[in-house]
Amino acid sequence: MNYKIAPSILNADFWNLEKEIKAVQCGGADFLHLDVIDGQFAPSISFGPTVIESIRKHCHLVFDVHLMIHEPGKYIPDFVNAGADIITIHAEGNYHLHRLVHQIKSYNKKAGVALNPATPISAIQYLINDLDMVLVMTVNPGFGGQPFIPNVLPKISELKELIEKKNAKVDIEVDGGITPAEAKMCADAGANVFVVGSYIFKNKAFDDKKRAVETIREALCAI
Ligand SMILES: O=C(CO)[C@@H](O)[C@H](O)COP(=O)(O)O
Ligand SMILES: [Fe+2]
Repeated sequence: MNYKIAPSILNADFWNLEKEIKAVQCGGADFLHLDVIDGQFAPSISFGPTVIESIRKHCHLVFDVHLMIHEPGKYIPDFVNAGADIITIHAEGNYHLHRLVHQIKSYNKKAGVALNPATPISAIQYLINDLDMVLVMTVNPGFGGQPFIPNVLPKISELKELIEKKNAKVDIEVDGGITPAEAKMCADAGANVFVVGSYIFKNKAFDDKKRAVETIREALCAI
């Protein structure tokens, strides 16, 4: 299985961002997960396209932009111009999800839809063949460092079944509270992309963030 690791910089040390990102790149990360939060859709404020554009100039990883913002359609061109490769919007509150997904794809970017822990798979049932990725939130959106919600695991298996039934080509990304143990559980349920924030960037066990990424990979390789 081709598993992808996507470090989230939400809880990184922004003073040392260059060092932090270089370390995860060296550790074999595939994506860089960029959490954009506006304080309206979810209860905190992070960063926007200007920060992403600055990182883009120096980082070759796939930019996986997770938009937790109100009215994302207004800002999709800004994130495209900032260098996003994958743009994920939430199913919740976006009344014209199909239109937004095709807006993202019209820029030749990959489109994802994220589901909060309480949102059922049926929210994307009729859209699944249009998507490149479904992001299954394993915490409520807004903050890094929250504990993984195990009740979401059956949703991952249900999504995997839907993808197979509809013959779709869609990545299943999990996001929130992922450590090697949760990565393994989610992979067993069908996930193939793993967002990892605090375990890498706020972990006293690792001086070297590179090693933290490697331990996630080792857990997935052991499956
Ligand atoms: O989207 C979010 C939070 O809203 C996530 O991407 C987190 O930032 C992941 O961080 P950890 O839960 O791994 O600390
Ligand atoms: Fe995220």
